[in-house]
Amino acid sequence: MDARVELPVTEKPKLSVRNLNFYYGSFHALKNISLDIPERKVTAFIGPSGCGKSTLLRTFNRMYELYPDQRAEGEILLDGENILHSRLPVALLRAKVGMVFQKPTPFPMSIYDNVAFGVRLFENLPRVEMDERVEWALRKAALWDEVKDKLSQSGASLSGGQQQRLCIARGIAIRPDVLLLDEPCSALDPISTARIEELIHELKNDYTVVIVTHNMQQAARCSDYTAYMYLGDLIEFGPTDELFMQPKKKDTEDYITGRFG
Ligand SMILES: Nc1ncnc2c1ncn2[C@@H]1O[C@H](COP(=O)(O)OP(=O)(O)OP(=O)(O)O)[C@@H](O)[C@H]1O
Repeated sequence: MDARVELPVTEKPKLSVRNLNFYYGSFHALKNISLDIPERKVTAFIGPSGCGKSTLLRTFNRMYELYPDQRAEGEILLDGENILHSRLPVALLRAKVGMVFQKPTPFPMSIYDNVAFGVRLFENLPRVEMDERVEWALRKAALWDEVKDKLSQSGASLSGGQQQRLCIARGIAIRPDVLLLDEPCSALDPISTARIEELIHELKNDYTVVIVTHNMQQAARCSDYTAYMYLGDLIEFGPTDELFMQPKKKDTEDYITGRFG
């Protein structure tokens, strides 16, 4: 199934997925997926549990490479370059494509070092510039005011919602082009969730954001484009308003109206 939509001419694709197939051993988890992820927009992946949302997201930074029985075939072009090609060093790819996971995962170190850690891998900044970078990332992640007086405290001392914003700050600090968010709010209370959603909205001024979410309201609230997946197929992809208000496929309509299953 090929549900690739032509993007309006004003939208430049940041990532172009072409005929992507993904296997866990002999299990065919993604089936010939093609879609364009537009630059500086928020794209959401929705669909029932096990449909392949996280698998697709993880191909964008070659997360699967850690596991020998997992393989991707096809193309994923980032600014025109095929990132699935092993010639592109994975460290370089992850400097361009950052990821935030479902559960907040602060490193066992101070708030400051959590944010500076990834930057130190790629850049050798003098202390003053590193301080500026850490502050910039924490401000972008809407966390600065809450932590500015305790930067040397452990990241683990923060609340769950603050920890997730710390992980977003860590992701942004290396100045990636693309930020992947894998159900970033699933472990959070409604107030923290609302803050992260606001943040996602702001992030798209600077980044291409791709979010996996179980929550259709969340996709409707904070994304510009939505992809609906089912059993490893991309069923429908398009502008979020259209997909929710006038889905083209009956399967999509059944899912978003709760008639699925
Ligand atoms: N490590 C793995 N080994 C084998 N199969 C896997 C592995 N990870 C995922 N799968 C299978 O691949 C399919 C897609 O899984 P994936 O986690 O991408 O789905 P998802 O849509 O993100 O689900 P959820 O919403 O429950 O997180 C599922 O059938 C799942 O069982």
